[in-house]
Amino acid sequence: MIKIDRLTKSFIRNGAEFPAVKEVVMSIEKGRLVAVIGQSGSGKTTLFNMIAGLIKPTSGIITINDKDITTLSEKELAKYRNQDVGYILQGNSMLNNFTVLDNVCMPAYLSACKEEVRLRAKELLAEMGLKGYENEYPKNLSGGEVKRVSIARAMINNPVLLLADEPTSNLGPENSRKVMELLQKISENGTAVLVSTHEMECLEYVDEILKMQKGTLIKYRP
Ligand SMILES: Nc1ncnc2c1ncn2[C@@H]1O[C@H](COP(=O)(O)OP(=O)(O)OP(=O)(O)O)[C@@H](O)[C@H]1O
Repeated sequence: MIKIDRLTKSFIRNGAEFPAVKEVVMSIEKGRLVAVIGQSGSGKTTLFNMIAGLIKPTSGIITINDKDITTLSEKELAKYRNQDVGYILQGNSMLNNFTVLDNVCMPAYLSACKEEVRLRAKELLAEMGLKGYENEYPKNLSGGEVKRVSIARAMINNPVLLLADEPTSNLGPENSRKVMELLQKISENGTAVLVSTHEMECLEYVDEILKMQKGTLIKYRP
């Protein structure tokens, strides 16, 4: 269960402070697929980056399974980022000199037995419809395939929360549908999934829609 209370992040532009995310209150239950929509610049990525533990909030609380991640030390935060949360970043974040299989394994190599990790990575790739792609390099894959590899990589440590920042941008309708179906399946298997999107077609897959408007979060459809 993820609970966010009065989460705020302010940045400084032209010498003046402005809130990119302002007093956001929300919660996501295990097994739910929740979408965040909103115009470019409304604060979606900033919200996701705070939940992922990549940037510190100016104020507010983020509780994941009763643990407030805003109070964690750097070491604890690194463990949280690696094990509790999966993050599918906007754009292509593959390591191009490594194979698809190594890319998926990378977040788990440090903490787990290499053989077990490789086995799980192969299973995840198969679930993503990418069986046989293990030894391929990312540059030889289509945009939709790369996105599915990044979903597998985000799931390698079995996170309680999966964040997907515009996972269907620049994909055609068929690939977008595949990505949303996979995210839906992941949520049905018990992971809380938070997805940001600009595409209205993606919303038919989600349980709840929230809207960011100039940093403020409003319920769009329960
Ligand atoms: N590090 C930063 N320093 C200053 N301003 C920032 C920083 N990061 C983001 N911003 C600003 O905060 C606002 C929210 O940005 P954010 O990237 O969260 O929006 P977004 O809703 O994800 O947009 P998009 O849909 O285009 O990805 C924007 O005005 C942006 O310029």
